[in-house]
Amino acid sequence: MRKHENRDNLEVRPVSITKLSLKQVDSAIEYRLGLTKVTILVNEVSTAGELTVDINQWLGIKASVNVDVITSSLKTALAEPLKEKGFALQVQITQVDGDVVAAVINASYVAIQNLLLQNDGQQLKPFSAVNVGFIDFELFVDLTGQEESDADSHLVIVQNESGAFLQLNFEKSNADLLGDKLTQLLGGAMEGLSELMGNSQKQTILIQNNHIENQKDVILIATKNEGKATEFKRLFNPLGFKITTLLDYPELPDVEETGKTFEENAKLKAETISNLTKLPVLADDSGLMVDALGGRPGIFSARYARDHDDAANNAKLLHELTDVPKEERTATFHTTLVFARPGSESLVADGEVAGLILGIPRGDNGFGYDPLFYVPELDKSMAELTETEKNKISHRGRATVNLMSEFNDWWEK
Ligand SMILES: O=c1nc[nH]c2c1ncn2[C@H]1C[C@H](O)[C@@H](COP(=O)(O)OP(=O)(O)OP(=O)(O)O)O1
Ligand SMILES: [Mg+2]
Repeated sequence: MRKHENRDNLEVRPVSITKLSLKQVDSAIEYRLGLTKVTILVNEVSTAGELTVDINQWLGIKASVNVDVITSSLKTALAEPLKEKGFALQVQITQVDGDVVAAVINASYVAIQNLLLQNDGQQLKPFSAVNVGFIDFELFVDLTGQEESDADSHLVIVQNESGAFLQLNFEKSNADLLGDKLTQLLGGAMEGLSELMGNSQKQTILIQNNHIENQKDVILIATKNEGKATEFKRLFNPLGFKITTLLDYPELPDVEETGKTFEENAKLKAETISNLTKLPVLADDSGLMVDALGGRPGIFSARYARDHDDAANNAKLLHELTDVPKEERTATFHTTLVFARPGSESLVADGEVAGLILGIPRGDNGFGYDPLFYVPELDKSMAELTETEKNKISHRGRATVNLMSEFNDWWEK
């Protein structure tokens, strides 16, 4: 499979939008926004109208779009009476190549979602379009208009996040697209589409949104773990920082923890989210290292028995240590923190706490392995400590102190 050669570059090509009007239509892309039916219709007009706009149009899969005009039209569209009936966003372009059609569709999604975020924060199910085809029996994803004219067959595919196809525009020239060829084409398209939905569009939405302003005293913590979030709030609020987490940004993608160390994983989380949001971002990668298990589960602590299933993970731990005597049940909780911000080298800090793995769980506080982690100096399990007590001695609390000791120098750099 070939991809468009310039797909990694932002290619700017002016596209005239001659007119943006709103009216009821029956076809093109349809989806529901609550009770509202939305249709995006892209069609060709022969003459340029009074409203001409340049779109920073993406031909490559990674690029941005300028959707101001679509957005201002939508503002009218979302006004009450129309909202009841549903509305169509009609974008008329002077040149209907597949790449332009795909770009307009993608831009429309961004525009609509932006507007909703600025209004009531409603989330729209993402959808994306991509232009795919065969040139001399070779599959091309993200065909340009030029490539398209050399193509034996091509089509614009629109898919939503759950995989439903919203549009497959077969034309006469595509009559030969059957069987294997069609399967291959859909496979190629889906790769491009998931990149668009997972990254490019979300990134565009975030960057264009006002709520991602660079606020110096807000720290975004790249975690979806509520237990960690509560601890970080208590740790950072007294220092004058407001804490937000990924739970406040449901539109951000999940970052896969593919690293081999706590540091690699924490960097992945912090730097990916910082690049996307342009905000300072702190990430925590942590885990439990049990000596009798050769340091396991370690970086795999969250997916030891079953992914993010604390009860199953604790049960597996107890099971694996069934015959291990008390004095050999030593363990360490570890946290690596990484603070990332655009344009600087990330700041890294570690923290650890030593303890013993209990034979039966104790206490209801905290999260994860806390009920099984006994802290000898306090003669309590982690889950028997209050939040403040835990933060004083925990791996996370210690890592935070280590981080803050270097934070000011790093921040002023
Ligand atoms: O203070 C703690 N008390 C008890 N258990 C803990 C603690 N700190 C980490 N742990 C456990 C929970 C999870 O099984 C794993 C962390 O995995 P880790 O990938 O860093 O966090 P996560 O996936 O829950 O959230 P996220 O990656 O979104 O920050 O170690
Ligand atoms: Mg994780």
